[in-house]
Amino acid sequence: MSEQEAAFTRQADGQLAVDGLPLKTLAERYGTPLYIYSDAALTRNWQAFARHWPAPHRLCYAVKANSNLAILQRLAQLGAGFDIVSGGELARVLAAGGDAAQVVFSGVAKSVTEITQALTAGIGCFNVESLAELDRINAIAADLGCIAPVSLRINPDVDAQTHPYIATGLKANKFGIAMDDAVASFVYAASLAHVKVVGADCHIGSQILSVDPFLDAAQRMLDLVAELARRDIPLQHLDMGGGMGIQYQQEAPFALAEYLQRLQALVKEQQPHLTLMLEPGRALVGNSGVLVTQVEYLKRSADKCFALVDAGMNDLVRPALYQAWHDIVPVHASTEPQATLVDVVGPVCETGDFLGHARHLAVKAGDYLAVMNAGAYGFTMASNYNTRPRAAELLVRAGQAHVIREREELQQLWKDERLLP
Ligand SMILES: Cc1ncc(COP(=O)(O)O)c(C=O)c1O
Ligand SMILES: N[C@@H](CCCC[NH3+])C(=O)O
Repeated sequence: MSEQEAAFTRQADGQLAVDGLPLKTLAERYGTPLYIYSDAALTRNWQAFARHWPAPHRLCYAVKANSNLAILQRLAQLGAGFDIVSGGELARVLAAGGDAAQVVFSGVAKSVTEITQALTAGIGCFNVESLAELDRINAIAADLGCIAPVSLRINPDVDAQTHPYIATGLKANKFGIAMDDAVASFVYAASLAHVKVVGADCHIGSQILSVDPFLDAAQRMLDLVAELARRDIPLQHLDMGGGMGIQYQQEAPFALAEYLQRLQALVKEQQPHLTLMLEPGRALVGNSGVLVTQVEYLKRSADKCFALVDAGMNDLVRPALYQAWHDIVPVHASTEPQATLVDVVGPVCETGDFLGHARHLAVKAGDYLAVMNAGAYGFTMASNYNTRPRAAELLVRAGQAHVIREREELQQLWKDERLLP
C-alpha cells in the first residue's frame, strides 16, 4: 500500500540489502533461487492494518499468500487470525502455533475429511460457499454431536476491475452464493439444528486498486444484514475478505487507512453491533519478499537479448499465469556499463517461462537479480515442474538471516514414487 516503506534498499556501495544484509552475500551463502523475506516489512504491513483496526474487529491472514510456518508464526505472534482454504492450511496454522478459534475456513469444495478435521480442531467459523456444503457441514456436526459456527459467503456481484483470473465477486464466478439467493439461504441455514449462523462474508477479488468496489460490496452486504435482522436472523460479524492491492509497477493503490476507516464508519452508522473481519493476504506479505536468481547465460541475437536465469515459472508463476509484472533489479552494481533490453527467462521448457520481458538491465552471466514483491503467491504457487527442487526460503529478522525452509533435495522429489516390481 502507499504508506508501506520499502524493506529492500540500495546501500551507498550499490548493494541491495535487507536490514543491512547484502542480498548478494545471502545468495552466495544459501544459493539461488532463493526467497528472502523481511520481518520488519511484515511487521510494518501488519501494523498498517492494526493501527486502524481496533478490537473487536479482526484480521484473518489469508494463508494461501505465503504459508511458510515461520511467517504464520510471526503473524500469530502479532495477533493474526487465519483464513484457510484446506485441511493442509489448517494443519500448518496449528503447527505454527495459531489458535484454531481464530481460523475461518473458506473454499468452494471442502471435503468430508476437511470439515471433520476443522470441527474437531474447533475452528472459529466456516465460510460456506453453497447450500450443498451447508448440508454437509450440518450432517457432520450432527455426527460429531456439535454445532458448527457458519458464515455464508455471498457474491455481491461487483466488478473489482482486476485480472479476470483473480476476480471472484462476479455472478459468473464459481465462488459464493448469489445475492439473489442470499436471504433464502440464510433462512435455510437458520433452520438447521447443527449449525449456528454467526456471520456473512464476501471476497470480491485480489489485487484491487480502488476502494470503491470494496465499499460498494460492503453496502450491499450491509443491506443484506439489515434484511436478515428484520427476519430475526441477527449476525455477529461481517467478513469483507481480502483483495487489497499493492504496488508492483506504476499502480497507485488506495490508502489502506482510508478503506479501513470508511468501512468502520459505514458499519458504525448502519449496524453498530457488527464485528468486522478482513482476510488480507498480499497486502501483508507481498512487498516483504523477493526472489533472488542468478544469471546463467546471456544469449544475444541480432534483435534480442535473453538473460537465462536459474529461477523459472516453477519458482514464481505469476508472470506466466497472469502476465504479472514484477520489477527485476540487479542485486549489486553491475560492472557492465551498458543497459540493454533483456528478456529475463527461466530454464523451464515452456515458451511462457519468463520473469520479465524487455527489461532495461546492465547484466552479465553470474550476476544476481532480485525479482521484487514476490512475498505473496510466490513460493506457495511453486511446483516441481521439470523435476526442479523448490527454492530455499530465508527470513531476515533484526539483521539476522534464518533459514525458514531448506532448499529441496532431488531425492525428496521422488521419494514417494515406486518402481514396478
Ligand atoms: C476468500 C479469500 N480471502 C482472502 C484472500 C486473499 O486475497 P489477497 O491476497 O488478495 O488479499 C483470497 C484470495 O484472493 C480469498 O479467496
Ligand atoms: N494467486 C493470485 C491471487 C489469487 C488469490 C486467490 N484467491 C496472484 O498471484 O495474484
